[in-house]
Amino acid sequence: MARSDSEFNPDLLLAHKLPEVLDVAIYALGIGACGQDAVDSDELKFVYHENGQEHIQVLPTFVSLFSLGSLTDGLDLPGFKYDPSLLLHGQQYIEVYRPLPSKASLINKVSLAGLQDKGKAAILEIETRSYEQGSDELLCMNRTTVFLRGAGGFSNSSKPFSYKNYPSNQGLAVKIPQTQPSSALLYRLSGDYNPLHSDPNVAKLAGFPRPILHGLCTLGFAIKAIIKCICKGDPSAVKTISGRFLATVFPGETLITEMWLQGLRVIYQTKVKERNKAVLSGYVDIRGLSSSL
Ligand SMILES: CCCCCCCCCCCCC/C=C/C(=O)SCCNC(=O)CCNC(=O)[C@H](O)C(C)(C)COP(=O)(O)OP(=O)(O)OC[C@H]1O[C@@H](n2cnc3c(N)ncnc32)[C@H](O)[C@@H]1OP(=O)(O)O
Repeated sequence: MARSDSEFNPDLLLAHKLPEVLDVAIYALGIGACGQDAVDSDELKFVYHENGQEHIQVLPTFVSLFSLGSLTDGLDLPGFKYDPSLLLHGQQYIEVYRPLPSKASLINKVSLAGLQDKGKAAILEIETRSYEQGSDELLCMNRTTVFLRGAGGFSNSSKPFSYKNYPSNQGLAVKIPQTQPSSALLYRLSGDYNPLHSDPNVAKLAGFPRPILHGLCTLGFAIKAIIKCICKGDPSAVKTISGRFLATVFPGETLITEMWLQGLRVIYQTKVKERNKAVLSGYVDIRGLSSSL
């Protein structure tokens, strides 16, 4: 794809509105919680205050929404020009350090964790460290990789530019989680209003036949399946999540997540059933396999 020299599109930029308050129940519905069964005993706790349960429980992938706050500011990075309509979410890495509160005000500290020139694309990695307001204890960390098609080829020497400030090692058939044709329209209410996921014309400009599903929505479906099948429904068992988006998903497609337990690491792969295509792969580190797991 040819490198685009177009300036930023103010309409697209302004479309990236972020709500000040993120809602854990709207998020859970957006990744299909109770989507097949409104009284699913494993999932109701994520969308509703059950009898005897003091608070709604928080899915670990909810913290991926904290990285979106960087998007509006990140689009205006000095020394970096690219076509935002060609941006794709490449990977997501999440570490959860403490139990997630069902209500909190957060402070996010954002930094650049990596930049690589892949010739046809540039890869940018943004790290977001989140703290509860008034606390200096880290709650969670997100490392978001964005794949900027057409923005590579900026290296001066013969060796492609490559910078990373973190170690490189971070990088079973189950019940079928199914997305709905409206999944992206519901998921966007959790704060990612990029029209690539809702507007057929914007999707065509970006090279897709129709709007595509948010990568973090696919990730949410996959990790929810792992929590259900391996963690016996306990979201706090999840310590680390890593995922690479291999191919695009269209809302309404059926996601099948296969998983393999290796010690305390769950290796997983998510496929679109209709096209038999792998769309996401990665691993989840869990805290332990105690009797409650
Ligand atoms: C300035 C910006 C600031 C941003 C601030 C960040 C804030 C947070 C932003 C969060 C993102 C919000 C926007 C969300 C958008 C979406 O959700 S888009 C939907 C989800 N994503 C997808 O659907 C992408 C699916 N994947 C693909 O379509 C393809 O994998 C690809 C990404 C287009 C790459 O395929 P291809 O061009 O064929 O690459 P290859 O030839 O295989 O590999 C080239 C090199 O790139 C490396 N690579 C490949 N895939 C990825 C990947 N997913 N992530 C990271 N790196 C990838 C690959 O290893 C190759 O490298 P080398 O091996 O070194 O050559």
